[in-house]
Amino acid sequence: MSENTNSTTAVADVIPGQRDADSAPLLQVRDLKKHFPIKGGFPIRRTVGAVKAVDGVSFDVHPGEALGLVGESGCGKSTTGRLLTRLYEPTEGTVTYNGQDISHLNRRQLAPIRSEIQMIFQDPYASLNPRQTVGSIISGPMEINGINPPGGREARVRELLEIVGLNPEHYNRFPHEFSGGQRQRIGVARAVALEPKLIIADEPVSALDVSIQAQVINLLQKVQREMGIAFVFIAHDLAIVRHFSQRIAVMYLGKVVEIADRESLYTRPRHPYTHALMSAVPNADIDAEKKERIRLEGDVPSPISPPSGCRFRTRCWKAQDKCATEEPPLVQISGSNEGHLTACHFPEEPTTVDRGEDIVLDPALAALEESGENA
Ligand SMILES: Nc1ncnc2c1ncn2[C@@H]1O[C@H](COP(=O)(O)OP(=O)(O)OP(=O)(O)O)[C@@H](O)[C@H]1O
Repeated sequence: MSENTNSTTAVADVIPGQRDADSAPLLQVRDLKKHFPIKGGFPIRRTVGAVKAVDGVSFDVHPGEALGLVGESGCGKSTTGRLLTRLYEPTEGTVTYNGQDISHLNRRQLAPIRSEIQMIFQDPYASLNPRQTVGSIISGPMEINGINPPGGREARVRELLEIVGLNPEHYNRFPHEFSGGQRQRIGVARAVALEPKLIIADEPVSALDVSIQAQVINLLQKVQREMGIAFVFIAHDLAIVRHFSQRIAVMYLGKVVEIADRESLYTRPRHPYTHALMSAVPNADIDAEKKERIRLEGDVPSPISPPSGCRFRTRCWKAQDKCATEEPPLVQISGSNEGHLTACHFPEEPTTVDRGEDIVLDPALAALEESGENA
């Protein structure tokens, strides 16, 4: 059986068991790939290679759930996010939204779905048109989709401003008159204006001060719960993802190497890479001497020619010959909970590390957790 078949079967087999029988996935991603062509040659430019930014990714997102997508810079998180919103067309694989394959729909065919899948970007300033007032930015999606809410668009925008914690009187102000955190709130108001079913949030807080990060995460959680919106929350920081996500997928060099519910991933990580990511999160209140810190040697290899077999093997302390020749499928391995899938030939024991409670956050985020906001 090929690796792809394995991973697809594994995800499809495991996830329904975790959910109510009537909770069909909102989004199904199967063996998704995005290869960016590299052009070279003179005088005729031709394709001489490809950046394999996303290279066979499978997961489900259920209605109302928050799935975190983590991994180091360059592992393909943003590209995956853009494939899900169809800002990019996949090279291979499928994205199925509400039972409909949207992987290759054209603009016109995508129009009815566009309002249901929204995106929040990292840089709240770059993603807002500086020449438009907040009112027209937030009402933009309603205009484009010809939606006239009861009471009119302006009333709805004022209501949305209030929901995201901004003063409705600021309707006529411009983005530069707001702080970074406030601008991200405007981005959230715009994203929820059409009551979407799914939001892809690409590093939504990493450009903000940490104290502001907690407030914006709080707001996103409120939106997720009160409006029942499913999220794919993209971040490089495991500590932040932990606050927001019920399930987490860890990416490395274009692949998902581990996926599990939050509790299982943080207390019983099985993939060596997940261990390394967790050990990189600072432990403020613990005797540092006692803590083994895993230092990853070397850089992430190039996605143009990724290592054979397991892509993490070149930096993995457990790698053996098999890792170079056989790509490990993403499956439930012995000792893992149902729904906890790992792509590794020589996984860590489920009991060796328990970093779930050790990860110490910035005080603002920790306060958020103590207040039970992430429960
Ligand atoms: N339009 C593009 N053309 C060519 N290569 C690209 C393009 N977009 C992304 N890449 C490459 O694809 C790989 C994955 O990039 P991507 O931005 O998805 O990663 P990421 O995990 O989101 O990282 P970061 O957190 O730094 O944004 C990187 O090597 C990147 O250089």
